Amino acid sequence: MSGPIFALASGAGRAAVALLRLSGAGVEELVAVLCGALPEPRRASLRRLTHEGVVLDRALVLWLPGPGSYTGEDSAELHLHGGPAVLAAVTEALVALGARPAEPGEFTRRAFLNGRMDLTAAEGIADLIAAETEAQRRQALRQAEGGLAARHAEWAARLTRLLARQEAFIEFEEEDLPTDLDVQVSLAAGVLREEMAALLADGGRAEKLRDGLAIAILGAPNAGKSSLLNALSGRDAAIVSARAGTTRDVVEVRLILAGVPVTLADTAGLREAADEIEAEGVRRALARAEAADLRMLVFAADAEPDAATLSLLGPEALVVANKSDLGDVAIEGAIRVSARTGEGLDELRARLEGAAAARAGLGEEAALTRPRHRAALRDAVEWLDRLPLAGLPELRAEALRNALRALSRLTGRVDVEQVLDLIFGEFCIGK
Ligand SMILES: Nc1nc2c(ncn2[C@@H]2O[C@H](COP(=O)(O)OP(=O)(O)OP(=O)(O)O)[C@@H](O)[C@H]2O)c(=O)[nH]1
Ligand SMILES: [K+]
Ligand SMILES: [Mg+2]
Repeated sequence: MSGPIFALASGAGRAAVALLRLSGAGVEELVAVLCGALPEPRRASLRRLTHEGVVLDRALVLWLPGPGSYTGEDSAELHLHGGPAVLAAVTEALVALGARPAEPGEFTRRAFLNGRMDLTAAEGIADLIAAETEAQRRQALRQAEGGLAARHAEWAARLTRLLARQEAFIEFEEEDLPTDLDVQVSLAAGVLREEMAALLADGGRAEKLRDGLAIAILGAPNAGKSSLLNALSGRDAAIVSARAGTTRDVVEVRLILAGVPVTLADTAGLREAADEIEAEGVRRALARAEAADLRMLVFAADAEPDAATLSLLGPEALVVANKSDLGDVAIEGAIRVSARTGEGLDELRARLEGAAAARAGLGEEAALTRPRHRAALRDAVEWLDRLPLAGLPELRAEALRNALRALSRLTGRVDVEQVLDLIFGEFCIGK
């Protein structure tokens, strides 16, 4: 157990109640000193907190002995009156008694180090605190409750068994082992590899739900891009004018579409720029087009479609014919709208929601929510890919061991050592 730390767990500023959390070796004495005596464990007790004869506050105190606490250490909660002076007096006393302010995430770090949760669950808790939408909340909660860790544990167990069998082949080559063991191991590893690859091939849905989806509005000058941004976001975010080339900087608004956080970016009209500032605007617009998860291509229904915007057509594009009140030039697959009259805007919104839901969001199963999950799993798949090539049993075992190590990076638990137990335990070789 490490030394005592404390942190304000509730929000900063004046409030009815301020929640101070404490954790670490020495919390027991600390609470006993402040309260005069140690309260009963795990029961809310109203106590006068005093230090060196000075009454600090009347507080609700929870004494939470380890290892059954959040961090696994001796812990306590002080529910104080939420004024800044109360907080200052109590923290001063805590420091005088040997505690120090916690670093960001330190409670959860200790929980991980004490085996109370794996890395993915810790990340899930961080995501839960950051969650802005219902879908984000549910995804984070699933991960915090060990959804991804369970998937990992099941794979790791199977991989460990394969490794044990392969190792046994090395140790007991002369013995009476099935001769087709290599084939069996390769087949089972192949199945495992496909399951991992399937999770990798989900298009990054979970990551996008966590980070948000980027939608870029693109089109010729005066097509009505800024007008549509304002209509969709319900506020006057971008300047609209009859002059072509009004927008130069990228104007972003945050929206929530089908539970997915979205950054909608209005960009400069695409054309041969009249000056260097506009040229920079066009360059930025094209960069956004490149990086976007979805391109909303805006044409004006009273003009022929322009080549620059047409060149951005593709599977990631949603085509819009704006100014439907002024003309009806046919544009294949376009949604007809008018930022002026409001015609078609509901349909446009619905199509954007459909597109957001298709690209990001909550799947049926626990998913990879961070690049590091993807990297670990990709590594594991690559090691399994090398298995059939590695002819020597030692090399095959090494490939399996490395796949297991890569997988273990997901949860931060390396259990290669279990293999030895398995070789001499579960795997029966009659010795
Ligand atoms: N009649 C009509 N006018 C529109 C419509 N949408 C936009 N406009 C007008 O078209 C002009 C250009 O609109 P903007 O929204 O500034 O167009 P933009 O594509 O952002 O233009 P740039 O930023 O210059 O590339 C403005 O005068 C708008 O009022 C529409 O649906 N119908
Ligand atoms: K304009
Ligand atoms: Mg504009």
